[in-house]
Amino acid sequence: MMMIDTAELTKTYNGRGGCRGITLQVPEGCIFGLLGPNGAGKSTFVKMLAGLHRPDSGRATVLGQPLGRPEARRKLGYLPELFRFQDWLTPAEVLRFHGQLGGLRPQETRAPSFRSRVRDTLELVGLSDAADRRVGGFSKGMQQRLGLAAALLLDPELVILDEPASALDPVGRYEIRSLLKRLRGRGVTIFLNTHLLEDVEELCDEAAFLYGGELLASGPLHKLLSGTGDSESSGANWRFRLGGWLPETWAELNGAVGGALSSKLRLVEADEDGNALLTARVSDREQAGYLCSQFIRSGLTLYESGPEPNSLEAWFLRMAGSRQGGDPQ
Ligand SMILES: Nc1ncnc2c1ncn2[C@@H]1O[C@H](COP(=O)(O)OP(=O)(O)OP(=O)(O)O)[C@@H](O)[C@H]1O
Repeated sequence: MMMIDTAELTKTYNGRGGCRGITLQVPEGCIFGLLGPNGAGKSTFVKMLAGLHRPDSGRATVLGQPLGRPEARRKLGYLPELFRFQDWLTPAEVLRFHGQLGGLRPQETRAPSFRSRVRDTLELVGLSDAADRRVGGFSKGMQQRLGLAAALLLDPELVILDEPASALDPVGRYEIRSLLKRLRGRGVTIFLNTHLLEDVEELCDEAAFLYGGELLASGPLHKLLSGTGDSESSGANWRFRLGGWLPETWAELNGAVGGALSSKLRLVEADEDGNALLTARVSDREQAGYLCSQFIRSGLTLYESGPEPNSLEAWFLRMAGSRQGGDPQ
């Protein structure tokens, strides 16, 4: 089953901003990363999924139910981007309150089984030692952990996390990454809106890229990075290490390769010993092979040729650059 399934989902603010025509699917049991620069429309999209914004148009199901249904809401954990807990409460009191917001009756939240669930959840997010302190004295990172605890309290099948690690230090981020992997291991689906590309690279099975309110690409992360996903900026960056390089080689090579392909070639570095590193954005392996044959025909020695190591940051910049009219190289 698709845990999230949207078709042409649109929400603007008096016709401006927001996001438009978003069609994407999130399969069960995966960690899905929503990426895009500031103002891309990510939070607007997430708020529609969580039932906080009503779409202007389009369709969507979450956990197989149309948006906003209480049946789905009960199985959904949500960590909003901006939240603040009442300063005078302890974490256990905050979670009790969230249990009631999640549909439990007050007496149910006083039962020993609920108390032990609260203890387990606080332990899960690393807040056991702070269980009896007032939230008002918490650091931003501790508040974020408590927000995560509130999202996980009622054993959700789907967790939507809007910037869950933005206030955490490196240790905290490592711990939360481990926690998210454990949750996926238990079959929980996680939808992650984050600017932390290394988290996406390490955690996510699938991703989507929003820009200016539109969806530019979505699919399995490895396919997006290799340029074989549903992406406007398809192709792959290829790298060539060459020997026998002379100052005049660059001009000769451009003449030999010719046309559009020569404009995709970049000379990254060349040293006095004749070693050179070139990159090119190629459409497929055959095009990379053609370039190799041209290097050899030009009298160069080909030491190494292959796709550049995948880099989510390079992909992110390329996607944003392609839309800004910049060079998608
Ligand atoms: N309540 C609002 N009223 C008017 N415009 C809004 C509102 N919320 C968001 N917008 C606009 O909609 C666009 C998308 O904003 P949104 O917060 O969804 O983007 P985002 O990708 O989550 O950004 P960020 O990464 O900075 O959090 C922006 O142009 C923003 O100014």
